[in-house]
Amino acid sequence: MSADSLRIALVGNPNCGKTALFNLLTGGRQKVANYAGVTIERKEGRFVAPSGRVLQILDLPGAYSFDAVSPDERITRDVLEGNYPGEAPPDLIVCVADATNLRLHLRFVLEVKRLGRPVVLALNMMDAARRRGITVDVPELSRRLGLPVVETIAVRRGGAQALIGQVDGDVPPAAAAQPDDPASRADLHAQVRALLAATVVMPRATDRLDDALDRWTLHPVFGLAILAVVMFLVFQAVYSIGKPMTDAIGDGFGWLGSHLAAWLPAGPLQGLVTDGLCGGLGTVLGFLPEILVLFLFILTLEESGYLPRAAFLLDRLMVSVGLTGRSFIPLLSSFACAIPGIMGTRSITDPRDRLATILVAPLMTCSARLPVYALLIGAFIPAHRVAGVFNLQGLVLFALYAAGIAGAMLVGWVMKRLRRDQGEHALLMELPSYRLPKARDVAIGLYERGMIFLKRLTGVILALTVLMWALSSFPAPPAGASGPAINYSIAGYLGHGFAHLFKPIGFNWQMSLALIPAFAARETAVAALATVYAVGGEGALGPALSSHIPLASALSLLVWFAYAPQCMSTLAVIKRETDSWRNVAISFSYMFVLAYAASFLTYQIASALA
Ligand SMILES: Nc1nc2c(ncn2[C@@H]2O[C@H](COP(=O)(O)OP(=O)(O)OP(=O)(O)O)[C@@H](O)[C@H]2O)c(=O)[nH]1
Ligand SMILES: [Mg+2]
Repeated sequence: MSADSLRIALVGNPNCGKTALFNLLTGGRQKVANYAGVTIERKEGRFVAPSGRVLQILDLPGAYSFDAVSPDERITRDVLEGNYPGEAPPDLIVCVADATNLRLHLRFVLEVKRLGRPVVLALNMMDAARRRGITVDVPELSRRLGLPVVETIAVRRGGAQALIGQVDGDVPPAAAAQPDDPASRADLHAQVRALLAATVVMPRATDRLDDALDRWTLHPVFGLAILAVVMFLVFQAVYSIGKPMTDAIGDGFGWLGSHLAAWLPAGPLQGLVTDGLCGGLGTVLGFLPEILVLFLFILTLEESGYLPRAAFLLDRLMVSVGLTGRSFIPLLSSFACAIPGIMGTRSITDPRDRLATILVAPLMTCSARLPVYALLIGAFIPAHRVAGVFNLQGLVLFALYAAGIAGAMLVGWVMKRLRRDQGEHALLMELPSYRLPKARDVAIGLYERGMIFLKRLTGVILALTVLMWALSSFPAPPAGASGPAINYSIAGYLGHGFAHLFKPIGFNWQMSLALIPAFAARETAVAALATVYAVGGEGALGPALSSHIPLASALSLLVWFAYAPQCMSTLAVIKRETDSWRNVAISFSYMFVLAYAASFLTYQIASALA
C-alpha cells in the first residue's frame, strides 16, 4: 500500500446507507437493500480523490452498538478496534447516520467517538429528511460533537461531494478515548437527548405515508391477506411472463441443433453438439427469463421496505414453529439460493435461532430448482385456466414452493420439541421507511443474478453436461447388439444400478441417473435428462418425458426436488458457517429421509388414484 493511501471504514447502524455510499464512491456493485443486515462481510474498494490521492474504502456490516452480539456485528467491532486478523485499524472512520432517524443513530455515533480515533459524521438520507421537514443545524451539531459533520445523499449522483471534500483534506484530530462502562453508557442517552434538542427540528416522529401504509400491511388480518396475494402473484407472473420467453429460447436451440446436425459429420462431435450442448445446455439456458422475473419481484420487494413488515407479521407464526421473525429475510433470500440465505443468518443474534434457520433454509425453493420444476410442469401439467384467471401450471409451481415452506415449518417444529431450551425471544426489528425501488438498482441486481446463472451455466453445468453426454455415449454398443445404444454405456449401467434405490418412489433409470449431477448443481438434472433422452434417440424433451414417465413418477420427482438434500455447495456453506460436520450430517440425512418419504407417499397415492 502506498504511503499516501488512507484507509477509511464506513460504519453505522444497519440500513443507514453505508453500502449505497460505498458503491457511489468506489463504483462498486455491492448489494443495497431496504432492511437491516444486508451487508454481512467486510468489503473493500478503491476511490481516487480529486487530489489524486488513493483512498481504500471499507464497507462494514451495520451494528447497533459495540456490545456486538451477532456474528456480523462482531466483524465491525473487530475491524474498528484493530482486532481483525491481519489488519491495522482504519486511519479514518466515516460514521454514517440516517438523518431521518437520529434519535437512534446518534447513540452509535457517540459510541464510535469514544474509540478515540479520527471520525467524520455523514448525515445520510438528507433528501428524505428534507422531504419530511427535518432540519439539522449542522455547524452546531459538529461543534457539540467535536467532529466534522457533512450531509450526504448516497443514492444521488454527486450526493457525496461534501464527504469527498472532507476525506480528501487533512485527517481530523481524534477525540480522547473514553472508557466503556455502564455509567457512561447510561449517559449516552442523556447526551443524545441534549444533542437532538439543540440541533434537530423534527416536525413529526414518523412519516405520514408510512403510517398509513403500515395500518394495512401490519394489520393482523389484512396484512396476512396482502402478503399471501403478493407471494401468489409473484409465481403467477413467473409463469405468465417468463414461460413464453423460455419456450422461444428452447425452440431457438432446437432449430440451431437440427441445423448444426445437418452440417456436422455424423459421429461423436455431432452428438456432443446437438445432444449435449444444444439439447442439454440450451434447455437450461431457456430458464433464464423465468429466473429473472422471479428476481425482479424479489429485488423490488427488498428495496420497498416491505420485507421487515412481513417478518414482523409472521413472527408469532414463526416462533410457534421454532423459528423467529428474524429468520424471515434469510429464508426469503434462500429462494434465490440457500448460500446467501445461510450467510444472511449472521444477523441473527441467538445461536439457537440461527442454527434452526440454517437447517431449514435449504428447504426453500432455490432458483436452481426452478428449471427442474418448470420442465416437469411444462411436460406433465396441462396449461388450463382455473376459475377463468389462474394458470394451472402457475398454481402447481406455487404449491411446490408452498410444500417447501410447509416442510420447513414441520422441521422447525420438530426441532423445537427436541431441544431442551424452549425459551422464546421477543422480536426487536426496525421498520425502515417505504421506498420506491430505483430502476438502476434493480437493473444492477438483475444483471448480477443473470451473470451468476450464466457463469454456472458455462462452468459447472457445462462440465457436467459434457460428462453426462460422454457417459451416455461410451462405450459404444458391441457389434450386433440390439436395443438402444445408451443401455450399453457407462451411464446406462450407473442408472440401472441406482434405479434399485429409487424404484419404490417411482423413478426410472434415467431419472435416477439425473440425480447424480444434480447434487453438484440442481439445474443439471434438466440437462442430464435432455442429454440422456436425446442420446437415446428421442426428439423434443417435453414429449419424450411425457411418453416415458408416468404422471405419478413425475409428481414424485417434483416432490423429491422440493425436499432432497441440497447441492454440495450448500453443505459446504453449512460446514463453514456452523463449523461442524455434525450439522452437515444432520441436514443431509434429515432431508434425504424427508424427500424419500414424501416422494414415496406421492408416488403411491398418485399411482393408486391413476
Ligand atoms: N432516499 C435515500 N435512500 C437512501 C440513501 N442512502 C441509502 N438509501 C437507501 O437506504 C436503504 C439501505 O441502504 P444500504 O446501503 O443497503 O444500507 P447499509 O447501511 O449498507 O445497510 P446494512 O448493510 O444492512 O447495514 C436502501 O434502500 C437504499 O436505497 C439516501 O441518501 N437517500
Ligand atoms: Mg450494507
